[in-house]
Amino acid sequence: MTSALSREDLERELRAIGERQYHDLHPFHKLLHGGKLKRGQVQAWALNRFYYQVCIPKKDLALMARMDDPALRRIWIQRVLDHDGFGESREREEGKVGGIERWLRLTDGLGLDRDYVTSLRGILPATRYAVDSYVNFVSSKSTLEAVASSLTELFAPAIHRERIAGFEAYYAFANDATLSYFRKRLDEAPRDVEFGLEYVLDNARTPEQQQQVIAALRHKAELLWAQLDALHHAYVSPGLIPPGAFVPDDMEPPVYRR
Ligand SMILES: O=C(O)c1cc(C(=O)O)c2c(n1)C(=O)C(=O)c1cc(C(=O)O)[nH]c1-2
Repeated sequence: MTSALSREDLERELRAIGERQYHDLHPFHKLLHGGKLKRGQVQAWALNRFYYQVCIPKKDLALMARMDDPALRRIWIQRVLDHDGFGESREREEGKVGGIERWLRLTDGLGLDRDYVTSLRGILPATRYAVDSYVNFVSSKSTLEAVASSLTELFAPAIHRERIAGFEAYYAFANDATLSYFRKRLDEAPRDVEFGLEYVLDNARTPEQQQQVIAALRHKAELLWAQLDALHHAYVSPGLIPPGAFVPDDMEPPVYRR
């Protein structure tokens, strides 16, 4: 029987997943952050990613519904508020504006219609599958595996910094409103992930639990990667937009024939 990893070795294994397979390495992100995408391609990314944004609080609530400890729920609920905000009447204070509204400021700045974005009609089939698989994973696995799956956020501040710098350098749509989502996450994510990492290291004690948390983080990294594969296929190369998905003004919709 294999013996359990030390705390340090488990943390090293988890961080190695980010080094090896986090979606900052994906060619689509390289193009996005390097200023190589046309407006319509950036619109497609933001529109698809909106589905991830709206599902994050849903997966956190699914996880909270199964948490037995009120103290844990009190900590976790902050993540839901970060994304949902405090409602229009209390959002005069800029700090109370949630991530979903901030993301819509990005899609506004990119010239997308809010009703179209929030209808989710234009997203890719693979976006829906990948994001739904995250919500299903968190809903059906143990609390420990669900918390572990959020640990891709260990690697998110670096990609948010890269994105802010790339957008500022290369794209005319970059301004305080369109960048506000990413700037806010730079404060929120480190706090979340510090707690999540401690929780996982404290609770993944047996070799079996440790393998489960490693597998959970890999699964999460894969579903992030799969979303970008689908975007790349549809909007970069070969540029085959699936039927019904968003067609930017600067791209031709492909014709599918029987
Ligand atoms: O832009 C990104 O690359 C990125 C990645 C991730 C991630 O790694 O899951 C998150 C976010 N952003 C993010 O903004 C966010 O709020 C977030 C929450 C979670 C989560 O799993 O609970 N991941 C992420």
